[in-house]
Amino acid sequence: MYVGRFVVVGPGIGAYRVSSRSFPNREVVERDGMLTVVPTADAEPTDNPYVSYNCLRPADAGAVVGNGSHVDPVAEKVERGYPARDALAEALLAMDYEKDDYDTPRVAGVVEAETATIGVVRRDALLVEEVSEPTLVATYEKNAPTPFALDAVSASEAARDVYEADFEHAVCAAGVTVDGGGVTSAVYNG
Ligand SMILES: NC(=O)c1ncn([C@@H]2O[C@H](COP(=O)(O)O)[C@@H](O)[C@H]2O)c1NC=O
Repeated sequence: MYVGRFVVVGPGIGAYRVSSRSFPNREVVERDGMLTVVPTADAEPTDNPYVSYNCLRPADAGAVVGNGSHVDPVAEKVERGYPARDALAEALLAMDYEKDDYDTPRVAGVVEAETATIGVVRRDALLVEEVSEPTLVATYEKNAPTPFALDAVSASEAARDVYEADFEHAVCAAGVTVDGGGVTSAVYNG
């Protein structure tokens, strides 16, 4: 099954995977404490505005993951004290689904040590939920919050586990843990 990009978040742990049919030559890099999806050196040039963005940002005592430029305003709102639910709802609604050939949804999650919140804005819905177990939302097919068995206990395991999840066209992934010691992130580029 092809589900496109997806996030998984649960209390204290989260991950993000790029799956892509159209732009497979991409990787996650660490830049200024954030993880960013960028084209690899051998990628075809493109003017598609949706293929490069921060996919993981620390925010206050937590972290934000997502599939596009909305990650930045979600993180900024969390840093300004918005509850995760409100930060996700406001930023997702403001930016709305992507204006591409597929009306691709924007997906995102906020991971805090004891809580996690997941969201998606689609052409037909805005869904934001606090979740108590690892939960996935994807751009296609699984485009509503769905339980996902993530047994990882570290950021690097989380990144590897979502990269290896049984969905087509894996490209690259990021993982994060949040606990009393802070935010730890990791990259898995296959
Ligand atoms: N975030 C991403 O990494 C990303 N990659 C591709 N897209 C969008 O989704 C469309 C479909 O891409 P694909 O065929 O790779 O699933 C692309 O034309 C682009 O507009 C993205 N936008 C949202 O997921």
